[in-house]
Amino acid sequence: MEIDRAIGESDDKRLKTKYKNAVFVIKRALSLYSIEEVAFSFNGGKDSTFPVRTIYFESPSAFTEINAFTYDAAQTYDLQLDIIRQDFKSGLEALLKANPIRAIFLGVRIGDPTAVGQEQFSPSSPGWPPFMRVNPILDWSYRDVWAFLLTCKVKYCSLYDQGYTSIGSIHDTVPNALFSVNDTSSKEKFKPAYMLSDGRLERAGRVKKNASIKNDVDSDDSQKHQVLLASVIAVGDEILSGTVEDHLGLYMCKKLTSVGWSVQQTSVLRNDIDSVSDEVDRQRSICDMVFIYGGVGPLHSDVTLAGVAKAFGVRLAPDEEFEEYLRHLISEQCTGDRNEMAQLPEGITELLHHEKLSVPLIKCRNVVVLAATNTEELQKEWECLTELTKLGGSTSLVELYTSRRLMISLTDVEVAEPLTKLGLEFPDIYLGCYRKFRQGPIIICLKGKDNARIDSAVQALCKKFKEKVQSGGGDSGFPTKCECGLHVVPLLSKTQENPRRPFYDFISKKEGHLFKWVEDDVCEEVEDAISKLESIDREITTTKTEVDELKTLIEDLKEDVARSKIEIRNLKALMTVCLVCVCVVTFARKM
Ligand SMILES: Cc1cc2nc3c(=O)[nH]c(=O)nc-3n(C[C@H](O)[C@H](O)[C@H](O)COP(=O)(O)O)c2cc1C
Ligand SMILES: Nc1ncnc2c1ncn2[C@@H]1O[C@H](COP(=O)(O)OP(=O)(O)OP(=O)(O)O)[C@@H](O)[C@H]1O
Repeated sequence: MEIDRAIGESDDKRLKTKYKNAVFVIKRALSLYSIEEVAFSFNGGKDSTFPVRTIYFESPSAFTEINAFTYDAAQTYDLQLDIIRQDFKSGLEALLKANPIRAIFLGVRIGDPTAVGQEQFSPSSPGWPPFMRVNPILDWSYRDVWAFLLTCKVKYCSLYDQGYTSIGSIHDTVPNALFSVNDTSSKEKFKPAYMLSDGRLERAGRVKKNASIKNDVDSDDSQKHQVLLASVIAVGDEILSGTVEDHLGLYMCKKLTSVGWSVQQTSVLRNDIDSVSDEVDRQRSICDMVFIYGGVGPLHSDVTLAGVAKAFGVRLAPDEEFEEYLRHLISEQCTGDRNEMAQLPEGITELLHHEKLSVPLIKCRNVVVLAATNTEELQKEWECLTELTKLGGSTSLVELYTSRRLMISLTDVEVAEPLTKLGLEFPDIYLGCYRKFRQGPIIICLKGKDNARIDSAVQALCKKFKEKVQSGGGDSGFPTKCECGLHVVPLLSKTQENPRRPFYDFISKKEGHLFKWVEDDVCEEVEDAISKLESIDREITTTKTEVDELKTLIEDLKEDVARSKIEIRNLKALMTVCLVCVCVVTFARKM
């Protein structure tokens, strides 16, 4: 009743709603099960500091403070505490055999790793003894829990005042380093857990795995993959109706190819959950990575995340960490109580943080959801993604492609058979052919991961077609020749719309042949240079990290040497003392 009063007197509207919902779930459970049929699973953690009758699984690796708090709480609230010293499953089996328990209350919250797939009432999992898991605070956030504990003045374990924000076992939990307070005394001090305003940092004191694309592909660094497959999916009715042109797909294909990945498919889908889920489900099983963009946001048509969740068979659940980012970004518009944009596929989402991004990238297993709406934004996301993962750069998991382009001035019929034979001789080399215009030469692109093999294939091709082969055919940067083989020169435009604007063309200005504004070439050259610089930059960063690691190693070794020197000195002193003793004893005996 004290709790009821405290909540009633509080003006925290959000807490009132959360509390009302939790009470509703508890009342509903108590109307379905008698008091003898329910138990409360209490681990001394902040989420289960909610006094009812209790079971506690005491583990040898539990903090003594947690044990002490649990026993104290049981005494204070006069609870019948069943201490179980078995693992959860066997303990529950024994408990249910000996008691008529049919429902167990838990302090599980959405976002806890164990909340995946759970609702407020969830039957125990297959293979577990049968009972109903009742989760009254499933929709509470980290802050809601602390608002409740502080408003209602409920006692909590002392560890939460010593910098622990989430408590596992003694082996995997340390105080949250972000809570360390500078102090002149030698003992490190920490702020209390309730001061953590970012729920996303709750588990910073727990040992956790690092996020990376690498985990989804292979964890063996030493082995570079020959080919990794990617699929690129765009979601947007506007692309399909031709209202909007999709530049992002092209950008992704270029970038993925540039880091050695092979793009298997690009697709454009309607803003429809089932279309997205079907395609993501298909592509994620065929490809190493799937990249999806469009349809991300709070609008009715933004169904991409729901589609991804459906493809993995999970629900969308509020993600506290993501909500925190959105709160910073759109705090005014965000009600705080409900934020549809903060709903992410539960249990499979990893947030990839980068200081250059205002919100982290969303990665659901091998599906990366990109929020970019134009190439500029996409470029930023791509750069961050490659920095954060082993997708590209010097840490790339794949060998990069090398390609060569040749032009052959022959008809398709003349080229067809020899090219087919060449393909059979070089099955490891990709042979692509296209024409820029019907009368022009065929451009042949040879792409592979082994330079020497490409050289051999080019030689074989030159031997087959002799003087009909010319190198070039690239359409990026400053052109020297048109694809018809003739030279082009820079000229100045004399038209009214483009006075004195430089361009490349034939002197004879033939129709249908190469025409390019010089500024476009400059742009392409600069873009090429930027991507080269970026890759150099990435390599420098990696090298710097390696140098730093080596410096630390040297420092450690120096400390070891200093320690060893002291030990040797001590040993020498000890030996001297021993020697003196031996001399004294010998001398004494002789006397
Ligand atoms: C009362 C109770 C009931 C549980 N029921 C289930 C269950 O039905 N299915 C399941 O996979 N795990 C169940 N668990 C195990 C939890 O999901 C989880 O593994 C456990 O709380 C340890 O969490 P931690 O790894 O965060 O410490 C149950 C645990 C408790 C205490
Ligand atoms: N050893 C245990 N004995 C009894 N119940 C447990 C135990 N471990 C977990 N539970 C139940 O599972 C819920 C979720 O556990 P979790 O590990 O997330 O702890 P918590 O209460 O959220 O505390 P914190 O996150 O601060 O460690 C608990 O609230 C409790 O109901």
